[in-house]
Amino acid sequence: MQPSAEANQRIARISAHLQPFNLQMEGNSGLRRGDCRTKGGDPGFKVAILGAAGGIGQPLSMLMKMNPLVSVLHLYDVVNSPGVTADVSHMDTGAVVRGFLGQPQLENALTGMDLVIIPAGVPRKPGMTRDDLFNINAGIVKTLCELISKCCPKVIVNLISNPVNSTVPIAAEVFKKSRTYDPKRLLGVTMLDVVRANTFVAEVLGLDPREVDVPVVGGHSGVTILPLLSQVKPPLLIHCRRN
Ligand SMILES: NC(=O)c1ccc[n+]([C@@H]2O[C@H](COP(=O)([O-])OP(=O)(O)OC[C@H]3O[C@@H](n4cnc5c(N)ncnc54)[C@H](O)[C@@H]3O)[C@@H](O)[C@H]2O)c1
Ligand SMILES: O=C(O)C[C@H](O)C(=O)O
Repeated sequence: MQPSAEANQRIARISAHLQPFNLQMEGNSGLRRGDCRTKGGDPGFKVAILGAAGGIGQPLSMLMKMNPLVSVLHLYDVVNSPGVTADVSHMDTGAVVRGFLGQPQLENALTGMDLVIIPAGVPRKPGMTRDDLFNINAGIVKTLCELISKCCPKVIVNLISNPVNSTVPIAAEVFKKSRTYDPKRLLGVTMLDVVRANTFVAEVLGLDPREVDVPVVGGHSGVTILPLLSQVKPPLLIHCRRN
């Protein structure tokens, strides 16, 4: 190859990095490797994150890009997904990252996915309960799930949007209506309660939280969060003081 041609190719490659949106923002979800900067070669899970540009969505997108089990990562939001997609796509891990912005691109974001994770919606402000989010987030989750039932009816849906105790039943009703409901494929994220319980009990026991296992059952709101303190490993010996 002529030195000048080689230099031109190098410049083109660098330009592609500096202007990634043309490569990463696509209207067509059919995966064409030639269009993607990262060449995720291994078969793996295809994951879509809806609400990918938010406070939860961004670190979640990064963790999914770091996950060696994920081969394709679709990042959807109604705002800011081009920038988040560009940043996440620069990570030198295998998953192919594609960005999708706004409702018209949602169908393409969903088609062909194995797992859809949903942190889309509004978070609490000081003084609010998770139930105060219901009116807005219930509508968002309903709309997203209606399209999921059309575009990827066999997908696993993992709901983060609060109030999880209510958004999961809403999703279930949408899927029942479209005859795509499978309880094994609909989940609500309550892991935070387990993580917190492990940390708080470890503090009491003076242990490393990684050594503590507190089973938590119930929901993800107030009194519905039930840590099973009788089942803690290592056993939690509580001495009650009698007055
Ligand atoms: N289950 C849990 O353990 C848990 C933990 C933390 C937060 N949450 C919940 O997750 C949700 C998100 O929290 P956050 O801090 O990321 O909020 P955020 O406001 O930072 O981000 C929400 C994102 O959702 C996007 N969004 C809004 N409507 C959308 C739609 N129709 N389609 C796609 N995207 C849409 C917004 O543009 C934004 O980027 C809140 O409801 C919060 O309560 C749940
Ligand atoms: O509390 C919230 O509103 C967010 C999340 O559900 C949490 O438990 O931190």
